[in-house]
Amino acid sequence: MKIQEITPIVLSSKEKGAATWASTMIVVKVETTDGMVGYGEAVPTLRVSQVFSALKQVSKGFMGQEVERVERNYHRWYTQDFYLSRSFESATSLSAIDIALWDLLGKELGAPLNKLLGGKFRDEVPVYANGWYKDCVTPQDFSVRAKEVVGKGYKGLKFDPFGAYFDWIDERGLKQAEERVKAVRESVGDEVEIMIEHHGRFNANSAISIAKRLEKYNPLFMEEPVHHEDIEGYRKYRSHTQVRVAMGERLIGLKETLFYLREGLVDILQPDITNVGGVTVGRKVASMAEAFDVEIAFHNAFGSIQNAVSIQLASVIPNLVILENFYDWFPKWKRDLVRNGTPVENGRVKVPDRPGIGVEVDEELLEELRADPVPLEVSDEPVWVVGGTWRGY
Ligand SMILES: O=C(O)C(=O)C[C@H](O)[C@H](O)CO
Ligand SMILES: [Mg+2]
Repeated sequence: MKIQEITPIVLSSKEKGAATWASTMIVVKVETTDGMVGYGEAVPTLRVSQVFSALKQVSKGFMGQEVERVERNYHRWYTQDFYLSRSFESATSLSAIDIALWDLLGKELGAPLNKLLGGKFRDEVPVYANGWYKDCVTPQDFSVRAKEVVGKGYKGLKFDPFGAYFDWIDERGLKQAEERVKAVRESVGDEVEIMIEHHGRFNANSAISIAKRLEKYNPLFMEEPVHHEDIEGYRKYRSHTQVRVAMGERLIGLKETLFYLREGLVDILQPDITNVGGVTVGRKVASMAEAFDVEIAFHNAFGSIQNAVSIQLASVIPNLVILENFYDWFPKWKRDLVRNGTPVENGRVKVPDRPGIGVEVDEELLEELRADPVPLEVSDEPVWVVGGTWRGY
C-alpha cells in the first residue's frame, strides 16, 4: 500500500478552549493507493501557518512510499532535512505523518497500535487533569475548582500558580504562588497528586526559591522550572533542590533527549509524540528513559488525535507514571471530532482496541471546522498559559 496523498488541515472554531493554543488543531490526513485513510496531528502553538507550510514540504519526502515501512520512511526524511534537529516545524510535521502511517498500518492489519508495539502493559492509563483552572486567580478560585476536579474522580492535577511572573519572582509572587498551592493541597487532601507547572519561564535562582517554598506541599514534580535551553540553570537547580524535575515537551528528537537524560537533569520525562518524532521516536525515547530509571508522563495538550495516540503508547510502556489529559477541558468540537471518545473514569482511561490509533474521525465536522492557516492573535497574556490566569490578586 503506497502513500498517495498527504493533506494538512487546520481546524478552528469560535468556541473557546481552556487555552489560546487549544483554539486550533492541525490534522494531517494521509490517503493510500488502496483508498485507506490515516490521521496524525501536529503542534499549533503560535506556529499554525509555519507548520502548515512545513507539512507541505515534509510531505514531499513521503509521497509514493510504502506505508508499511514506517521506520524507513521516517529515516528518509531524517536523511533529507539537514536542519531537522533545529526545526520544530519540520519535527512536528514529520511526527504527524509518522502517527498517520502507524494508524494506517494498524488499520491495514486490523490491529490496535498497542498490539503492533508489543501489547498492553496496562488496560487502563492513569491520567492527570490540566486545563481545569481556567480563569482561576485567587486561592479560593483554585480551591473550589480543584475540589470539582477531584469530584470527577481525578487523582492528579497540574497547574501553574505563578500568574504573570516571568524570569524573576519576588516575595509577593512567591507568597501568591504558595497561597494557591496550599489552597489546592488543602482542598484535594494528601492522596491526590499535585504537579507544579512553571512553563519553563524562570531563571535558576527564582526557580530554586520557588522549590524551597513549595516542596512542603509534596508535589509529584516541578515541571520545566527553568527555560528549556538553560542547561546551566537546570544543573544549578538540580544541585540546590530535592524536588523531582519533569520536562521534555519541547524536545524534538532522540539525541536531544539523550542529552538531558545523560546529564541527569530530569526525573520524569514528558516527550510529546507530536513533536519528538511520532510513534517511531516516542517509543525509542521511552525505552531510553527506562534505561536511565526515568519515568514517562507524555505531554498531551493539543487535540483528539494526539490524545488517542498518546493513550496507545502510554498503554504499552513499562515506565509510564501518568499521562496528561485535557479531554474534559477540550472545547466540545475536539471531543466531537472523534466519534469514539475516551472518557476519564476514576482518573483512568480505558485503552481502546480499535484498529490503528483507535479513532473514527467525523469527516463532516472536519470539513465544517476547516480554516485558513493564519497566524494566531497575540495578546498580553501569552498563548501558552491556561486562559485568564496571567494575573495576580
Ligand atoms: O500541557 C503542558 O504541559 C503545557 O505546558 C501546555 C503548554 O502551554 C502548551 O503545550 C504550549 O504549546
Ligand atoms: Mg508544560
